[in-house]
Amino acid sequence: MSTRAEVGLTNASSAGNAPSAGVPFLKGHGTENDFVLLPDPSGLLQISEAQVRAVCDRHAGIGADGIVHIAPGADGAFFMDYRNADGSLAEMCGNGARVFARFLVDNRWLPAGEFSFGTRGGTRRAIVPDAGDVTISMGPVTLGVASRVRASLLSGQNLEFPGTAVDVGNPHLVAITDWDITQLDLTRAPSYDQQVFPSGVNIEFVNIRGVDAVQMRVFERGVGETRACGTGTVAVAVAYLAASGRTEGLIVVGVLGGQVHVRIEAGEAYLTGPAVIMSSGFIDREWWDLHR
Ligand SMILES: N[C@@H](CCC[C@H](N)C(=O)O)C(=O)O
Repeated sequence: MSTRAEVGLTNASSAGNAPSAGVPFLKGHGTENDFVLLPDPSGLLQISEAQVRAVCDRHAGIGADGIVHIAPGADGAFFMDYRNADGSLAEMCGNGARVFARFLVDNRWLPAGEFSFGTRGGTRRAIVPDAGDVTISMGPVTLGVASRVRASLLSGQNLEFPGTAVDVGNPHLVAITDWDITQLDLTRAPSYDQQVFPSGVNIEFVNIRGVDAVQMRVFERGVGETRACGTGTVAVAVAYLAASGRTEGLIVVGVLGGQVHVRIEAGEAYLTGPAVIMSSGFIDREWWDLHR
């Protein structure tokens, strides 16, 4: 289910980046993958790695898995400038893209319907009704080489899982396993082959739950374990289909924060799920400048 918070959104998003008012922000999530949104219609907001880390800090900041900076793009479309909680840049974020698109429609920056937007991973399309779930057309998805990932169980046992590299604009390693993924200890980073993934990787562990229904946990590059990863659900759906010799289908992917639907059809991947914006306000200007 999606929620609208138009009064708060209007206040924060229409204030621009007036220095006296502080930096306008909103807080949202997609299947509990949570984000601080920074609407920046003029494209003048400078954001440092330190500021991203400070804002995303769950004790001393607002707290989030990442920042969705909503900026004008070079081609007249809006640009989703995505930053991980550790300050690193990412090519794409599927859950963030749904929340970004919901923001644009709820605040009437764009009409409901279908529109394109930019990401570091290339142009994507959003389908956004007046209310309810948002669909993102996720661009090219490429299956890569077989690889391996090492992770620990809560019992302390170390395991090696076979997996498959999948490129969804950003890098993923999908391990479909019969081991119970609820027993994984993802407070510790899994290890992977750095020669296969020189820029790091998002790692998904998957149990098959039924026909075209899977459950996953994810350890995200630049964050740690999160409650969902949209690009990860697409990587999982493609790897799952490939494992059963298929290239098309509708897969229900369960994550810790809910579930999404991934449809693969005619070489395109569509991610559908909730996009919730629950609050808005201003980041204190002195605090923001202090963390520059
Ligand atoms: N949570 C995102 C993915 C965010 C970027 C990722 N951590 C990376 O570094 O590639 C999603 O919903 O796709």
